[in-house]
Amino acid sequence: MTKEYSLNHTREQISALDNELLALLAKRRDLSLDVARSKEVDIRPIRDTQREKELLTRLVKQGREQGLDAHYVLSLYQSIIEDSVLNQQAYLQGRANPALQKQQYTIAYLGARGSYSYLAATRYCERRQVTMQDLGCKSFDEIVQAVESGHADYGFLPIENTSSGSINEVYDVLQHTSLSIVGETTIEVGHCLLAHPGARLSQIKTVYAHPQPISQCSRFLSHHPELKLEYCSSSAEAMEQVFASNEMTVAAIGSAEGGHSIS
Ligand SMILES: C=C(O[C@@H]1C=C(C(=O)O)C=C[C@H]1O)C(=O)O
Repeated sequence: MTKEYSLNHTREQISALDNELLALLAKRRDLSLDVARSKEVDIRPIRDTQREKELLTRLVKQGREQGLDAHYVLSLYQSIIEDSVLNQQAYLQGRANPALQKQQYTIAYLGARGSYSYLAATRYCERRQVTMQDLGCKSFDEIVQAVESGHADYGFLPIENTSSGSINEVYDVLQHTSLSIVGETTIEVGHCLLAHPGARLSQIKTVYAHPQPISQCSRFLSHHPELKLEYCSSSAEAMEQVFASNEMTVAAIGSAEGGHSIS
């Protein structure tokens, strides 16, 4: 058996297992809708934290016996259960409001289409089968005011990130409002240096960015002291500055997805 054949053969086995895993996940999802139907009849809440606790304890123990790391099993099943709960919610909402298959909410967030807050809000709404009417704001204060005044149904605020920690400005804003946190989500932040097509890193002289991405990219920026930083109120604004300029010497820090949405 050649090395190449052996690798291909093993990969085929892995792919076959992945297909089985997906089919099992889809089956589990269907069963959770059966559970939702029975909860609808018995008038029971969707979330059953006791059942979740028992399930996770048993799975972590069984996983350990099979050599699987406890954190791995836990995070895997937390995602699976989240999906199951979201599906049940969407199903029951659809049943309660058959005419309104998709609810529509106005969501206030920092920046404009393409900002990280916009991407997070979009994904949050998609997962919950909610149609988002987006209301871009210039500051965290403006987001809170939009909700307090009734211009928006919900506000989306970044609380913390794993590389630069808590976003203190947001904690300050939260201290001066009676609004409550009703949901949360996490997104992976992958920064890119976005410039005009054909521009090379060696040509870039000015980088537009929000202070958060600047702090998150401090290591990269410390290797490029020649870059002049221009602070912006959001990543979306940074990208717009570059988009509006004809210069090949300007770049913005933002997400690849955001860059696509703006170009
Ligand atoms: C499926 C259920 O609904 C929810 C989802 C669970 C799951 O996906 O395992 C467990 C408990 C509930 O929070 C259930 O109650 O069994």
